[in-house]
Amino acid sequence: MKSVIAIQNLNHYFGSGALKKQVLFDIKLYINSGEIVIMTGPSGSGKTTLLSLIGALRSVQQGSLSIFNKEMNGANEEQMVQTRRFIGYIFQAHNLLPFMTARQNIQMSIELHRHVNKEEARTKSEAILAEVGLGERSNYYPENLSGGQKQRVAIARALVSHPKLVLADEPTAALDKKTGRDVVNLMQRLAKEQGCTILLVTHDNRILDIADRIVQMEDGRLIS
Ligand SMILES: Nc1ncnc2c1ncn2[C@@H]1O[C@H](COP(=O)(O)OP(=O)(O)OP(=O)(O)O)[C@@H](O)[C@H]1O
Repeated sequence: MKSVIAIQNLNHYFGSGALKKQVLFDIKLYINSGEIVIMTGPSGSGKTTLLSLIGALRSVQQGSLSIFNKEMNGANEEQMVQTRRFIGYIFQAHNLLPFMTARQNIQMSIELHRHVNKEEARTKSEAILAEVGLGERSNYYPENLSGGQKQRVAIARALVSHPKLVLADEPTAALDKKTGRDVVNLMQRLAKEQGCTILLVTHDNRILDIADRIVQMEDGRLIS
């Protein structure tokens, strides 16, 4: 199987001079197409830092990190932006824009990405909202949706462009048990339908069973 993510000898540091601090040590990680991988580990162990490197949101300093067979060490801003087009991001806070409805939030992300006409973007947005069970809420503003509904809109937004890779950082942190479960089940279903790969960071041990594989971060090192 072909690796969507291939990481070797990856180190990462914050700060400089006397304050320079290493936060990732010799990371090695391969993730195959279609896999659902969960990353766990204590607070401050480096999970978010690694996720942001994989997401091409931060420059690789040392070692090799290749996404979709493109080496990110040495990539310029333009190459990083290109890579991001194939990635869907879901964060702990849903990050919906408050002045746009559920449908407009999704539609905007389609229009940002690709050359799709407005009508088509609108149709796609409505279709994916129906798929996440929010067909009736497409004209609601985020403030009138529950936490779980907002997170479902965020999932719809991340998946509407059929990304090859979905990166999720604590997507259930703000949700109660049942809602958190529903939200990850939904991610799993849509990802399997679309054949996309998921890397999900979580402290939530109630959702570990959706993973094909679990990796653990401790003090900046991955232990399997
Ligand atoms: N921008 C930054 N500048 C300096 N240090 C940072 C920065 N971001 C993170 N760190 C440090 O890097 C280490 C790893 O942080 P990171 O956020 O990756 O951990 P985490 O495992 O995601 O934690 P959490 O589960 O609490 O989100 C921590 O010691 C943190 O203080």
